[in-house]
Amino acid sequence: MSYILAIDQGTSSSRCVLYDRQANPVAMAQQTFTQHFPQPGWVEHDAEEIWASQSEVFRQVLRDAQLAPADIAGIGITNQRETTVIWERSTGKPIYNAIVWQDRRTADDCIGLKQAGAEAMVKAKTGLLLDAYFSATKIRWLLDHVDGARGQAERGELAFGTIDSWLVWKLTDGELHITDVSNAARTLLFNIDTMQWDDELLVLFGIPASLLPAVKSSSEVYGQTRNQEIGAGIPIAAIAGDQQAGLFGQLCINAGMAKCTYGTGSFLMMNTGLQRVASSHGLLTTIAWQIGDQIHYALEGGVFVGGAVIQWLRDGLQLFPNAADSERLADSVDDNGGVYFVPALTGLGAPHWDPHARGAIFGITRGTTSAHLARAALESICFQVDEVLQLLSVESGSPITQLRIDGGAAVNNRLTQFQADISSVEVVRPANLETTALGAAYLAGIAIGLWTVDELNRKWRTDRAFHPQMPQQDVKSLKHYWLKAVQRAKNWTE
Ligand SMILES: Nc1ncnc2c1ncn2[C@@H]1O[C@H](COP(=O)(O)OP(=O)(O)O)[C@@H](O)[C@H]1O
Ligand SMILES: O=P(O)(O)OC[C@H](O)CO
Repeated sequence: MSYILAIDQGTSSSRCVLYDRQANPVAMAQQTFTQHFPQPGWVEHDAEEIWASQSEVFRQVLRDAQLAPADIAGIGITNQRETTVIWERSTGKPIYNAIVWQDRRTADDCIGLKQAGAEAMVKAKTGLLLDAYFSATKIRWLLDHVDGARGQAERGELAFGTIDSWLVWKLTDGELHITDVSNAARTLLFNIDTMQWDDELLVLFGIPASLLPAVKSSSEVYGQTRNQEIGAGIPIAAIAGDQQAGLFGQLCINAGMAKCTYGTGSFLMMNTGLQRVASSHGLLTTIAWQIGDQIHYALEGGVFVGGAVIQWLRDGLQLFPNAADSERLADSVDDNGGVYFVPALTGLGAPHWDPHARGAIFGITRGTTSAHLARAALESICFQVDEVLQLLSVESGSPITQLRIDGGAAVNNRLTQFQADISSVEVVRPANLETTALGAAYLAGIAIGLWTVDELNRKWRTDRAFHPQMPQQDVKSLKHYWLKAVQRAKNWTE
């Protein structure tokens, strides 16, 4: 019997999910790792710790399922995107911590480039905006701030990768330095028209081409594992950024279909088919996946702090021990009591793109309790998603009527119902909530001929659908206060 193993390296945890020949999950292991916040607005991960946790969960699923590496027909990799690692080619050692997608340290570099008039060119070539979110300015920061790094890079001694590239490097003991189009498209260095790294962008960001990985499709056998910890000879058969893998795992395979993943951040993505749709409202045009020669595109809006606001209530304020307690606490009051929480803890992403916004809580009175705070935090996730959802409908020209959801916070029924209410859409939670890993597994299974897209499409099952119930008058009032709160949280740091 052959199995597919999905590696899902997220911002909050490393996961592995094992699937049988029918794409049913049979074993899963997950491990969190350390989040480093060395300065306000900075977020780092230790790339070696990421590998160690990923390697551990890999071995754990095999142990749990009592399988050997030879039982795995293919590995699909999916990963937190944009997060930037640079390592030495000779030793495989990272030169610095990974700079995480949420990190804002290069916000002023981006403002400088915008003021120099670079944004239109960057947007036309990459579909993205000039923002610290993406990899390019993080790479430049590392080359400029780590002793000797620029010289090493110019001598071809260093390798850059998003987390997928780092994992493939480790899995193959340094044999393969590759990425896929969906990850490359998040660096600000990849031209989504020519489908190549772009010389003009490399010059703009001051990045030597020798750092870059080879760019591959999202579904093909790139090579085999060589790592002794996890076993040699397993085909590596898919790579996709986690949001794109989620879109595929939700089987949003036709133009107009949309999903939202409620993880650390919240990411809305709409498949726009074989067409690239340019945004004029702060959304991103990006590559969904490439299978064979066919490239699917997507429109995306990413909210930087989603489930992370619940993490902050749990760990920062210690309001409750588990994220799931947020639902019980929020349900213990009838409404938000007039409290609005703008969780701009790392600035604001789509559609505001304000690196200087900071978290703010409005409407606090003497009657406000921790329950109102929990409720306002959950609602804030939905308000942010709603802003993006409304724009996606406008920009794609087709109103979103159904939103497929997944991610760690999608189990929260208070959140899902509130989303349906304020966005006036049907919110559908699939039976299999691990859609990111599933998408990577699907892409790997396709690469090795286990199944076809049509066969997979028939597998999609609903767990629960949430329908709008709230009177429009209430929706209008809630959104009015939310917008007012957002305006006040913007442009805070100087
Ligand atoms: N029941 C819940 N209600 C609200 N948020 C939750 C719940 N369970 C988990 N979360 C949040 O979901 C996030 C984890 O989701 P996950 O999809 O695992 O994230 P990632 O892929 O970013 O690592 C955390 O930020 C956590 O606070
Ligand atoms: O790890 P997640 O699920 O929060 O996803 C992170 C995104 O890929 C960042 O762009």
